[in-house]
Amino acid sequence: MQDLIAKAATLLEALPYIQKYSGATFVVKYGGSFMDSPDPTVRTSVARDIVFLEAVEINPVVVHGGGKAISRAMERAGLTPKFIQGQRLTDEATAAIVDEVLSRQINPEIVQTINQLGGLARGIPGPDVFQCRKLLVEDRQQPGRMLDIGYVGEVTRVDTAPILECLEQGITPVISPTARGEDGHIYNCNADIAAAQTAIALKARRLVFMSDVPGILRNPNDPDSVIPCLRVAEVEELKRTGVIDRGMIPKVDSAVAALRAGVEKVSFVDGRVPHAVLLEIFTDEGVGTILVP
Ligand SMILES: Nc1ncnc2c1ncn2[C@@H]1O[C@H](COP(=O)(O)OP(=O)(O)O)[C@@H](O)[C@H]1O
Ligand SMILES: CC(=O)N[C@@H](CCC(=O)OP(=O)(O)O)C(=O)O
Repeated sequence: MQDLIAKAATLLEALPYIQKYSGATFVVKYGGSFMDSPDPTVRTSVARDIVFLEAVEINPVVVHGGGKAISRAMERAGLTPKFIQGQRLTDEATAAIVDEVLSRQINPEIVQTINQLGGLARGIPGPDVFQCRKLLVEDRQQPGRMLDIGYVGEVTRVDTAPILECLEQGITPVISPTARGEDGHIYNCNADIAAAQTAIALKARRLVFMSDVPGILRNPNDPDSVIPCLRVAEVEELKRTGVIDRGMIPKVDSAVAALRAGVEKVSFVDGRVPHAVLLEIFTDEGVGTILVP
């Protein structure tokens, strides 16, 4: 009996959040790193959370990555993955692999998993909603000199119409992080930045980054050093001292941009932890890190 009462208490803890967020749009970034887990229950557990959000009238919008899968496909094709300031050097051959892996492999897999669990999802290839300009990155060795890293784009516009059309029909859009360039070519975009731009364009209430770490760590080698609540003012110092590094840099930068543009809450959770999204959204304690103004 006590167990049953505890279950009711858990449901009741979720109630104010369900009431608060009913009808709201949440953008959930699926990181390529946790999706790569050899344990298939990780992917189903995350998809079940999306189905739960749909069921309580929250509109989830998924933007996914797939960096590790792209690197593997490149290696199979005899290409060596190379990153410059976290952005993949993307020549013509790499751009074709990126498009194939993100929009034709990972995207339909996520859609299928959500649908198999009783949800309603639809894949949207990034170029159908994202426009971009070519991204040039500054050479760290020679400040002021800009480097051409190929077909890498910076999202400049999000066409919200196809996304809103899905949401109006109770369908979860699942979007890949590629974009149409000014020259008509398909460009490769960092998925964190694409997710944040999507949240901004949709005026989403929340943006949740799911990755393969328990949150933002004070010591990147110590999983117990999660920073539960990170202030925007602390970010630059953590980047300068190398605490926030590599893949976490575009996440945190785009999180700050989203918060400044009006997204109420940005969280960083561990996609490997079962139901991390539900725990973050529907419990008083939350899990992982939240970024606050
Ligand atoms: N302070 C930090 N806290 C947590 N992770 C960090 C930190 N600094 C760097 N990282 C790295 O960021 C990675 C997550 O970014 P990324 O590899 O791009 O993941 P995803 O594919 O999920 O977007 C972590 O696996 C970790 O290696
Ligand atoms: C330009 C650029 O670097 N694009 C990324 C796109 C995928 C991505 O961002 O995947 P994660 O979220 O798994 O890191 C890449 O090619 O890896």
